[in-house]
Amino acid sequence: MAFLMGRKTVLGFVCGLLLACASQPQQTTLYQRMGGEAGVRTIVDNFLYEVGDSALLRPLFNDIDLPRFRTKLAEQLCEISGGPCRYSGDNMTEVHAGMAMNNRHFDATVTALTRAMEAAGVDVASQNAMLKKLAAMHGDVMRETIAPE
Ligand code: HEM
Repeated sequence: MAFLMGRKTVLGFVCGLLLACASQPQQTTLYQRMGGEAGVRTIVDNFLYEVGDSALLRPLFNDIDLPRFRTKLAEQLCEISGGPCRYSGDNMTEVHAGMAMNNRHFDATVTALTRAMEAAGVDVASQNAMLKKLAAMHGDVMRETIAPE
């Protein structure tokens, strides 16, 4: 009898464990939480609208190759958020080398991306996770800029 009770207890425990596991939310990547491919595309487009609205940022983006920028930024956001893409663009220091920008431009760019994520419906925790990754790129992006104050 004690033996049977023991088996029942073990069985009950295993079932409980399985149910608990089944009710846990699935692990999702940041990329998925940003809406995957379509979400990232929307974020990039929203970002460009933000740039267009910014007197500080707009002049720097006036003469860029827009289709290329959209593709490369989308690849990069996808890769750093754990998505299936590989960034095929240029090195961050080389891309931004010689650009007349300082920390105000960097902050405005990060703010523009935050607003772009907000408008795309990305939750605040995921926005913050993404901002952490962008902030970590500050050194590479700003290394060889002209940085007039
Ligand atoms: C974390 C911050 C930043 C990230 C992740 C980022 C990312 C990128 C990427 C992926 C590209 C495309 C590279 C390629 O074409 O191969 C690019 C280009 C560019 N970025 Fe940034 N960028 C950042 C900050 C900034 C800032 C602060 C500015 C100026 C306000 C800026 C202005 C530009 C411009 C004008 C281009 C186009 C360059 C060209 O086509 O000649 N970026 N950036």
